[in-house]
Amino acid sequence: MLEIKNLAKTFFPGTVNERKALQGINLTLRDGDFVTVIGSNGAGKSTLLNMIGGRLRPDVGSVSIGGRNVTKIAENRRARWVGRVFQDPMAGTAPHLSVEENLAVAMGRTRTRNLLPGVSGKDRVFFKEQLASLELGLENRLKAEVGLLSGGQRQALSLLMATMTQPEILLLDEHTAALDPQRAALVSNLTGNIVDRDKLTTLMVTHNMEQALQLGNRLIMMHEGRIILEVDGETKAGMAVKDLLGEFDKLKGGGVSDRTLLQ
Ligand SMILES: Nc1ncnc2c1ncn2[C@@H]1O[C@H](COP(=O)(O)OP(=O)(O)OP(=O)(O)O)[C@@H](O)[C@H]1O
Repeated sequence: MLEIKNLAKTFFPGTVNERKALQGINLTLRDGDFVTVIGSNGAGKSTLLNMIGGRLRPDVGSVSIGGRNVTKIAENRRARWVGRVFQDPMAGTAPHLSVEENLAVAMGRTRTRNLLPGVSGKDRVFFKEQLASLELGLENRLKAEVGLLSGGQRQALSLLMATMTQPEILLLDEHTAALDPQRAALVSNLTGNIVDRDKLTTLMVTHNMEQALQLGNRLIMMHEGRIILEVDGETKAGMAVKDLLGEFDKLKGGGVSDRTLLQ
């Protein structure tokens, strides 16, 4: 369960560069909720994920994960509860380590003081099983350097690394945006399957509205640091992209030129 209360963040307050990135955000995800997040550029989507992951601290408000108030807990210490996949396939994996070494590092995330994890025979069996579920043949490439994999394979591996330890909250930050359409569809499908199978509580930022409607059981729309629309599962199931665009125009007062930024 994730509970966000009255979260606010202003960058460069009191200067000409002042940016109110988040203003009074309240959001609760029950266990197993999969919420997709859409919004215009600069709406505060990444800032919200950074607050949950611990990369940024809010000015006011709190973040609780699994009933623990983690607002003041550093990113590295929060990592045991938070899985995260970034837009850049290079960001989630270490290029000069092998596939199995990367997975061992991901396993180490939840073990204390295990900075140089080795790979045991038992680990290897588990890794093979997990990799086989991606259906990319990576289970036969345990010793391959990750830097040699394609962007799609790397992002699938990042997804596996972020989910393998069953985090209490999974954060996906436009994790398919840098992939070509075919690989994006593959990673998107994998995401749906893994989250569904493991009932992971998930928050996914995307600019792809088809994807935002297709995945997850709830949707939120952000604009200028606020949540301006919340859509529950049943309503979401009956919505098309044009309905979302219509809602955006309505909430923005209509006829606003930056509706295209949602896409
Ligand atoms: N580290 C930072 N320092 C200063 N300003 C920042 C920082 N991070 C974000 N901002 C500003 O905060 C606002 C929200 O940015 P954020 O990246 O969260 O938006 P976003 O919804 O993720 O946008 P996009 O869809 O373009 O990625 C923007 O005005 C941005 O310029």
